[in-house]
Amino acid sequence: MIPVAEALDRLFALVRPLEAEDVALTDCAGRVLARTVNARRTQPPFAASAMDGYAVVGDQVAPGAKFTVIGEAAAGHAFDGVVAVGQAVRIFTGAPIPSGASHVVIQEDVERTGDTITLNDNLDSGSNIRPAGGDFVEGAELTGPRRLSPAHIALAAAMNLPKLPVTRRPIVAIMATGNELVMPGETPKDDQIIASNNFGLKALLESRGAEVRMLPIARDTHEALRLGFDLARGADLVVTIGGASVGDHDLVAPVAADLGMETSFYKIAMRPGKPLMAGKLGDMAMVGLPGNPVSALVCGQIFLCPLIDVMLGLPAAAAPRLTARLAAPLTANGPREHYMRARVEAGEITAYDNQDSSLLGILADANALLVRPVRDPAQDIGATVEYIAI
Ligand SMILES: Nc1nc2c(c(=O)[nH]1)N[C@H]1C(S)=C(S)[C@@H](COP(=O)(O)OP(=O)(O)OC[C@H]3O[C@@H](n4cnc5c(N)ncnc54)[C@H](O)[C@@H]3O)O[C@H]1N2
Ligand code: MOO
Repeated sequence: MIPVAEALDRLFALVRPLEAEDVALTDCAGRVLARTVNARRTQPPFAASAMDGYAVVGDQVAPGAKFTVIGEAAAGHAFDGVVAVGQAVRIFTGAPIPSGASHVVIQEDVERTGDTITLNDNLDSGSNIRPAGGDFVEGAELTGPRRLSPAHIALAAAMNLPKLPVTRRPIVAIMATGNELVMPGETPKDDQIIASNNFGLKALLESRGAEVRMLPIARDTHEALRLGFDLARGADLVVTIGGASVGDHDLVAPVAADLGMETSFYKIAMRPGKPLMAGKLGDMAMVGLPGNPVSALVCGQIFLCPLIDVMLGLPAAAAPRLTARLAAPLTANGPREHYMRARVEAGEITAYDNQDSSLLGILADANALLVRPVRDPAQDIGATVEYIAI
């Protein structure tokens, strides 16, 4: 059994950042910007009004001052002339500030009679002018690699970048294995159950930016598993679920070995997730997850998500850890790092009493994995512990 951190490092060594592709902004949600891009224009490109009101010469602004309105400036319709002392231009939010003007008096602070405006006593402070380039200037950087948020996509649009270079989505083939499994909606025999964790993993990895191919469930035979690996060909990563342990029907490792897998590791000091395996099958990285639903999904969070990040060109990093105080005591931990299903509420964390790795109900209720170091002694209420938000 190797430590979790070493397993993660060995996994990182199995993959590399994938190539970039140009994608229209409308399709960039959830994608990773592959490299730094530069603004193709300045925003705002001109000094612009931040409010609806009247553009005037700034040092004329005082209670009771009068101005003659000589024209109008709206967003998309600039005023061509020049504003002189005693003159005002009716202006709307987003419109270019006319030459000569240096202040916008908001319309609430003005009495208008015909073409004359008179300023009120309680004038709003500030010029209400957004300077040219106040947001960004031509050439400004949107740095990559980075995962694109909705705000980054809007920023790229404002920079006049209709397409962005994003990293190709890693293709992940997921193969559930087991004679006992049928698909949701099918009618299981008395000794069968419904396949579940492959669906959870698909959702998890897609939310991280992968393109997932769900392979048919492979029965516990050499032929079925070989066929499954064959169907996975062309993927960047093949993930098997189940058949990883030491039972007579746990055939994933022997079949992968027959197919020429170069094993990186098998078995890790982690609970749940002990029988995790990894290696390289031709050009594909291969990860064999334990079949227990919680084990598979926790390993997905701890190993597969960071692996997807590396393929997307993001830094190689373990899931970030936060800290909270224990709301209930914990008994001593054993020889495996324990990722306990837990709930964090108002800065306090409570691990569930039942940590059996088959319990999807508890995993679905949990919002954290409380991380117990190897051989961590018993902990009292109030002790500070580390957790990973899920
Ligand atoms: N003698 C030993 N037995 C076991 C050991 C051990 O060290 N010695 N390790 C245990 C641990 S820890 C784990 S974890 C499991 C992992 O076993 P496998 O990876 O071989 O998984 P299976 O036996 O195929 O399945 C385990 C369990 O999960 C269910 N399963 C499998 N796939 C799915 C799926 N896609 N959706 C829902 N449920 C699934 C399966 O029916 C079993 O109940 O081994 C322990 N045993
Ligand atoms: O390690 Mo297993 O994954 O405890 O259930």
